[in-house]
Amino acid sequence: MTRFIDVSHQIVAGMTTYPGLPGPVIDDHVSFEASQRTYAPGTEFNITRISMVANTGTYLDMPSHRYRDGADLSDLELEKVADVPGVVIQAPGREVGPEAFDGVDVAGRAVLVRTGWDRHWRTDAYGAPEHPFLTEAAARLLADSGARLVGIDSVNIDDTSEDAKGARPAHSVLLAAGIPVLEHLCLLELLPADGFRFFAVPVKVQGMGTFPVRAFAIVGD
Ligand SMILES: N[C@@H](CC(=O)c1ccccc1NC=O)C(=O)O
Repeated sequence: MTRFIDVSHQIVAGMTTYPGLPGPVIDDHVSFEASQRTYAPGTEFNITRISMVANTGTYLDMPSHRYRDGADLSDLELEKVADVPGVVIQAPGREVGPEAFDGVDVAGRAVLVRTGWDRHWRTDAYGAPEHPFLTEAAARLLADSGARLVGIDSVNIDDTSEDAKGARPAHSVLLAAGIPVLEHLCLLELLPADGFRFFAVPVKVQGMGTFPVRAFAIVGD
């Protein structure tokens, strides 16, 4: 039997995804009440509006998030984000180095790094500099081995502590290789180690380099 496993966070008005960035504002553009004058009695509609920074909820980074001439959301090939064979890597420590991928065939796959940091989602601890991240060497290994998509259940795929001095090697290496990056995944413990198909498709907006996705896996056939 086919099962769908949702590994994306819910987007809620006012919530913080990334410390320092504003939370989404969700309101009515046309309320049910206001729409009534347009329609027959008993017929009404609601059109809402969301105002948010692109880095909200569980989102995908495209090369143009990092590089001025990089591919944006409208350039994204669906092969990179839909029906991709997935693999989950267990990585309980803070630094996820290349050894975490020893013996794992990552070529052509969505590589999802499970650190467990999603347990802190919507608490102050979530954005703390101690969050887990991928090292530059790990990012190079994944790029050189042909990973199709790389995701993590942490606040950032890079080290954002003062030690990093503002460098973002995981973003830099993966996005330079044309590998989209997913951040703020959750519930990766619900997935099998492999044998699932993964989906994380954003909308097709020209000129934007990041956007929320509904990230989910299909298990079984
Ligand atoms: N994901 C990127 C970019 C980022 O978070 C950011 C970029 C410009 C301005 C603000 C940012 N984040 C929080 O304030 C990073 O790792 O720093």
